[in-house]
Amino acid sequence: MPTSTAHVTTDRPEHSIKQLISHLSHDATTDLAGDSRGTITLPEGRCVLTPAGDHHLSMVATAADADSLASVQDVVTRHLLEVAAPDGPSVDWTDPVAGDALQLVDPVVGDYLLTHCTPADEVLTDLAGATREAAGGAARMQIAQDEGALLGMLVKLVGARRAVEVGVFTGYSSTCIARALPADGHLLACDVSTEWTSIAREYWKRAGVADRIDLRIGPAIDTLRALPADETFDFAFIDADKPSYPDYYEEIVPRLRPGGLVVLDNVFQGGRTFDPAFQDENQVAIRRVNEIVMQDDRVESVMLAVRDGVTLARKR
Ligand SMILES: C[S@@+](CC[C@H](N)C(=O)[O-])C[C@H]1O[C@@H](n2cnc3c(N)ncnc32)[C@H](O)[C@@H]1O
Repeated sequence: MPTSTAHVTTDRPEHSIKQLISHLSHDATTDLAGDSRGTITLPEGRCVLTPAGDHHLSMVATAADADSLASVQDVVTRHLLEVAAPDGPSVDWTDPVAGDALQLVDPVVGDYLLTHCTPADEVLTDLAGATREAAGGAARMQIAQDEGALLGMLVKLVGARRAVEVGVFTGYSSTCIARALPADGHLLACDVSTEWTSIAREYWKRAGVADRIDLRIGPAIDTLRALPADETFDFAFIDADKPSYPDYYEEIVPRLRPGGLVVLDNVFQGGRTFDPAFQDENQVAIRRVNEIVMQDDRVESVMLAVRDGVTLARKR
C-alpha cells in the first residue's frame, strides 16, 4: 500500500515547498530542484512536492508498507502545517494505492490513442492474431499497435539505416522497425527462442523485410559482446529480459552514432517501478537502468507514458 497523493491549496506553492524543504532539512534528506520540485527522503519513505499552477501544490508519498506511508504522510503534513499561514491548508491524502494497481493510462485515453494512430495493416493485424493463438497469455509480451507506430516513426525521424533489437518474440516490433528502414537498411534481431522467432520469420517474409533482418539466436548479451568493435547502430530497441537491461544499455550506447536513439520498453513495470514494496529482480534492474539513463551524460533522455512506459535516450 505504498503510494498516496495530496493536492494542497496554497497561495504561493513554490514558496511553501521551499519553506518546507528548509524546515525539514535537519530531520530528513531534502532536495530542491531548479523547477521548485522538492524531495523529502525519510527512513520510512519519500515525498515529492511539485507546484501545480499558481495556487496548488501536489504531493506524492511512497513507502514500502502502509505503516511507513502513514508515517511519511504524518511528518510531511505536520511540518507543512507548521510552516503554513495560521489559516493553513487542509491536507487530504488519497487512500494508499499499490504500484501494480495504478492506472498508468486511463482506458478511455488508451482506446482513443489506439484508434487515432495509423491503423495496423493486414500483416500486423494477422501477426497479432497469430501470436494470440500461438502464445495465449504470453501474447501480452507483444508491443501494441500504437507503440509499433511510434517505433516506426522514430526510426524514420532518426534516419536510421542500422538498427538492433533485443527481444524479438513473434516479430511485431521488429517488423515495424525493419519496414521503417530504407531498402538497404539492416536490423540485427536478438532472441533466445527459435519457437517464437519462427513466427517472426514468417511475418518478416510477408512484410517484405526478411532480407534486412539478421536474426541471432542466443543470449543477447553474448551476441552484442561478440560484435566487431566497429559495428555501430543508429537505432536500438530493448525489450527482453529485464534484469539484463543495464547490461544491454551499456553495450549499446557506445555503439550508437551521435544522434542515434536507444528505446527501452516496460520502464514502468505495470506501476511496480514507482512502488518500493516491489523488489524483485525485474523491478530492481529497471529502477537501476532508469537511474543510469537519467544520469548518463552521453545521452539526453525522456520517459514517455506510452503503454508500460518507454524511455528514449538520444546519443549526444
Ligand atoms: C517482451 S518479448 C519481446 C516482444 C517483442 N518486442 C514484440 O514486439 O513482440 C521478450 C523477448 O525476449 C526474449 N528474451 C528473453 N531473454 C533473452 C535473452 N537473454 N536474450 C535474448 N532474448 C531474450 C524472449 O524470448 C522474448 O521473445
